[in-house]
Amino acid sequence: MESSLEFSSSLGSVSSLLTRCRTFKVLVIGDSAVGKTCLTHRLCAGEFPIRPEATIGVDFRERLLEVDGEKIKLQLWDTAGQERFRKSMVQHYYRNVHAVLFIYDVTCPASFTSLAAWLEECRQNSLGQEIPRFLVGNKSDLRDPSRTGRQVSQEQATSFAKTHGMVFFETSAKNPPKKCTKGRRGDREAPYQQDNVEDVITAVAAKLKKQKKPSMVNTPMYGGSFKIGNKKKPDKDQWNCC
Ligand SMILES: Nc1nc2c(ncn2[C@@H]2O[C@H](COP(=O)(O)OP(=O)(O)OP(=O)(O)O)[C@@H](O)[C@H]2O)c(=O)[nH]1
Repeated sequence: MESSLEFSSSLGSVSSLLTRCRTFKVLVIGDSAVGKTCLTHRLCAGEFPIRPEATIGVDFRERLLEVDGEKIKLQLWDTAGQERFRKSMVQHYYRNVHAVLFIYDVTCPASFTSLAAWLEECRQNSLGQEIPRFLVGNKSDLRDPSRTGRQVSQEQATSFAKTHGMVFFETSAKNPPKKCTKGRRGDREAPYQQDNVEDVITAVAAKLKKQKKPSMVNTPMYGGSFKIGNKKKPDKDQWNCC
């Protein structure tokens, strides 16, 4: 009798734990090679992948966080940047999305210019303005103060983020940046805003925690990734960290 009581009370605490953990779908989009896979890998596994390969369709990874005592599970959808690897998947990407990370490469102005097209894709897939959006400039470790014209300035990115109601971060999936790195703006030294990848995920979780509705994501039932095409990716494991 005692043991069955114990059993039911432990079942109760397990179920309350489960009900308290909300899952949110976070879409990660941006041009090919901006570092979406590396960033999501870093965010979920805590490390930079050795040999990432082009994403085909979508990979998803999960990260469990605790925000003010509540467990929040973020399901990061690392989407393919190349059109040929994404076209038949786009409508799946946008279904039940709770937040979007727009990624560009700070050393590749074309990837920043492309953000307009990524925004347009969101619009075409009826992504509401109420869905939190985050702008992430990746590869900040490659910033070279002597090549300012060929890099995306933080002023440009901040202004873009403001115009489109996004929260802006600049970071590196590879080398965690120092909080304030000296850069050169005109003749004077100015600090770059450099964020840790952890700052990004913490901000996303904090924002989503404030959402009132309980959130559930339909996890694909056939493993950790959707695949289209035949390309093999032997070095890139499909896994969930939590
Ligand atoms: N130096 C540096 N290199 C990075 C960083 N992030 C990614 N890379 C490199 O950039 C290349 C592309 O990275 P991926 O993560 O595969 O890019 P992706 O955006 O997922 O590309 P698609 O799957 O084609 O959409 C790889 O060679 C990475 O090693 C970073 O923060 N710093």
